[in-house]
Parts: sequence; C-alpha cells; structure tokens
Amino acid sequence: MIQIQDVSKSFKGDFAVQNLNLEVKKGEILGLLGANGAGKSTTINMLLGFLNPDSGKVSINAIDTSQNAQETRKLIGYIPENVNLYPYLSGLENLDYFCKLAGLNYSKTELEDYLTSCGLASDAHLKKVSGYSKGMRQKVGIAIAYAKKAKVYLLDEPASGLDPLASNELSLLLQKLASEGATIIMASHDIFRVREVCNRIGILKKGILVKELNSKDVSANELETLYLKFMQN
Ligand SMILES: Nc1ncnc2c1ncn2[C@@H]1O[C@H](COP(=O)(O)OP(=O)(O)OP(=O)(O)O)[C@@H](O)[C@H]1O
Repeated sequence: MIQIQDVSKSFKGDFAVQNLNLEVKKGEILGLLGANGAGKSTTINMLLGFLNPDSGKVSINAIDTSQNAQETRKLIGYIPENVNLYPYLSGLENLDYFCKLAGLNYSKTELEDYLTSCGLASDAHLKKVSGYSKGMRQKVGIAIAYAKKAKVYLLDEPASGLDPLASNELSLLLQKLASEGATIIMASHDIFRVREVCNRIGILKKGILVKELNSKDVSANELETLYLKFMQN
C-alpha cells in the first residue's frame, strides 16, 4: 500500500532523508524511531505530498504522491501530535463538520458510532472539545479519518504526552484499525510503545534507515539496547 523507493530529500544541501526504501503492506503498522532531526516528519510529509522527494518515488496504492497528491491525500488520515479541532464545538460537531467538508453526510447515530468505535466515551460526545484531554482529541482525530474511510493512517508522535492508559487505548485502537485493513505509519520516540503496537520497526539516523526489524523478534530491552547502540555510533 505504501512504497518509498530510493527516496532522498535535502534542505540547503543537507540530507533530511537519504536513499530511503520502505514498504508497508495493508494491515501492517510500521513504527519509525529516530532522534530529533532523523527524518521521520520529512518522510511523513512526503507521503502527504506536502514535500516532494529530490529523487526516488513515494507512492500510496501505486499512486505517486508527488504527481497526484490530491488523490493520495483522499486515502490518508493524518494524525499529528496535537490534533487541531474547533474548541467551542463538541466532538460530535467537529466530526460532523470535517465529514461534511469531505462531502460526507452522516446521521447523528452514525457519527456517534464512529466516535464510540474510536474509543470516545459517549458522555463526552456532546461536550465542548475545549474541555477534552489530548487523548480525547486524538480519538476524535482518528474518528475523522475513520469516518472518511482512510486506508492509510500517518501518525506523528501520537503517544507523546499521553498518560499510560490513554497511550494503551491508542495502541489498541491502532491495532483494531490495522486488523480491519488499515496501513499505518507511526513516528515516535517511544521505543516501548512502538514495539508493542507495531509489526515492524524502522530506525532512522540522520535520514538513513540504519535498521529494520520485526517487533516480535526483539524484547523491549533488546530494542532499547539496539536503538541506543545506533544512536551512539
Ligand atoms: N522545511 C524545512 N526546511 C529546512 N530544514 C528542514 C525542514 N524540514 C526538516 N528540515 C531538516 O531536516 C532534518 C530532518 O527533520 P525532521 O523534522 O524530518 O526530523 P524528525 O525525525 O521528524 O525530528 P523530530 O523527532 O524532532 O520531530 C532536520 O535536520 C531538520 O532540521
């Protein structure tokens, strides 16, 4: 579903991403680990079609994101670290608004079902988003993507600042979406969460993919040791 083929991108002569090759299949969750400035967000921005690679090809569902970003964006749900919603609207009104912008008219019951399946408790649906926690706003953000039938979810630092319960709920939700056929990339600094939620892990260092592995092949401690080894060398 997602293919990144020999992609490089530089800013002012410095590589942000260098000769990157990655493939994420339908139903897979790939975690991207790496220090600040490793190239995680640049990779996500190329998938979103906000940045074009200098060389190589980024495609979603076999459509080149730099040639046809309008088409590929229709397939993507993007969940940034801080999901931007209208604070004086409720979760349900925000979902309704963003769905209508995409030409989708759902009934109140359907909107409630989307929020509930993304883990937002029903007593919160009609409350103003200004009173929501970060985790609750994230659930609405994911519900927007879910209601828009996203095939690909791109998450940039989704677990940062979430308490352990909210973070665990997010993991379960992402695994549910993947089991329903979503393709997910999650950029994160949280080694333990990435190992828990993702099938595969890529470690980026200064724009280079220095290691790719299956989560089930390493324990949390082994992954941390490996990560630190790459970061220190
Ligand atoms: N628009 C831009 N203009 C100039 N340099 C940029 C731009 N975007 C990213 N960079 C540079 O590219 C490199 C990779 O940045 P990127 O944001 O992709 O890293 P990251 O892994 O997402 O980091 P973080 O964990 O801090 O979010 C960094 O050196 C950064 O300064």
